[in-house]
Amino acid sequence: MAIDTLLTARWIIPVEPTGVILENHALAIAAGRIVDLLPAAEALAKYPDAGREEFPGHALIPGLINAHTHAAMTLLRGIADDRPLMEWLTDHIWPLEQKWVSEAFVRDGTDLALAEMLRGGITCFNDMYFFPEVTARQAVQCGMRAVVGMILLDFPSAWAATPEEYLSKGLALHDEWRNHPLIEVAFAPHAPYSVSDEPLLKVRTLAAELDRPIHMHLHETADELRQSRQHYGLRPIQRLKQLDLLGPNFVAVHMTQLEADDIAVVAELGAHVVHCPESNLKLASGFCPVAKLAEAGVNVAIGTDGAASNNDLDVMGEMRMAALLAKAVAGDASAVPAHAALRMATLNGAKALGLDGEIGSLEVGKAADIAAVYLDGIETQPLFDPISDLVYAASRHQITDVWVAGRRLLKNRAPTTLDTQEIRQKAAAWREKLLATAKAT
Ligand SMILES: CSC[C@H]1O[C@@H](n2cnc3c(O)ncnc32)[C@H](O)[C@@H]1O
Ligand SMILES: [Zn+2]
Repeated sequence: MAIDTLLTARWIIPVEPTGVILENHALAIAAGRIVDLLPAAEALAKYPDAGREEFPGHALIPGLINAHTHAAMTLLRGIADDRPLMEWLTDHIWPLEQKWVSEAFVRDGTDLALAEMLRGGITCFNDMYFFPEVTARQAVQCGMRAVVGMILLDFPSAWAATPEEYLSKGLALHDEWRNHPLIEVAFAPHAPYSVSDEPLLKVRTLAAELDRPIHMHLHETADELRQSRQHYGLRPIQRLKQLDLLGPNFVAVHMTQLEADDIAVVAELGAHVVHCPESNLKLASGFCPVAKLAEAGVNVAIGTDGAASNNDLDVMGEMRMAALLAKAVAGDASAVPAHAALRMATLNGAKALGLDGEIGSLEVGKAADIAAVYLDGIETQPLFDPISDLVYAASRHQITDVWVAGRRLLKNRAPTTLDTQEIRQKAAAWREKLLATAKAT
């Protein structure tokens, strides 16, 4: 078999099976896919003519999956810190977005996010933001994999004026990107407090017809629950259940303030949860009971949320935070061990997005979406267990190389398809424009 690239490494952590660490192994890649995973010595004999890349001090892991973000919000990083969600959103972020969000804003903000995410080992992101067609285009230009949201709000924005227009533009997006190898689309109604029943019912029907995920903020804060009780007499989860929205294609983001009944509903209906620990902490939103959800059989993935509420797009950081926070929330140091946190940041993300047949683990037949993490530095010595080091000791700065569909998008920490100098200049220009408005709000 003709092999394009043979990656040999000190460790390969395939994630499936859980907890396995392969020492001195190799991944053979052809036409963007993993075609073999075997001991390095055997690989060299079997594929003598393959282009070889050696990683003697690295672990190769599946590319990390950011299962919830608003990529272009990188341009709003640090503009409105230290406020609770509703004040942050309604008094600061939404006014700024109303004034500034445009195709150019989303293009430049997405490029900044792509560079940051690649340097953090992320190979796929699930996005919810205005001008999703621009996000998709920028991701493809860079070579990154993305799920872009057919967003939906009750109120107008620069992208659409009415719920009907959001949905028709979303469907056009679906048609435009159908069958693209790097892009998927998902319905992305913003939240229970910003989308009313009628458009949600349309989403339910369309999502079933088109077999698409539904990606939505849900149970983010206690305030959301209070509002829902006032307007609908129901907890948001109960309302969505009544609307028949919850099911195996539903991706619920945040999920704090959960009672036993809520967990039972989510588990029974097979919905997925995306845990965004740093955003939840920074906005003082609450705690997602990850250990209880996992115990109930719910698939829990990891997201960063946007860079305006985090303030970085660092899935390695979230993975560590998720593992630590789960122990404190459960009162149990054995909750979310390192291998489970790594799985949340990879295969569980793929599963939530309906992409686990394609990505999320290093298995023969899957796309070659891979990150190389340098573990031979002083920060991870002495090295007893590479998975422990990855989750509890390493940081995203140790990611050196990244491949998506076999294409090397990060080489020795430098993006190969993005002009980082230009990205920085554009971000600086946006800073000047935004600063004037931010001071006034
Ligand atoms: C419909 S485009 C996405 C919309 O969501 C806003 N947003 C960003 N972070 C959060 C969050 O944590 N909860 C709710 N909404 C959020 C973003 O600013 C866009 O307006
Ligand atoms: Zn969000």
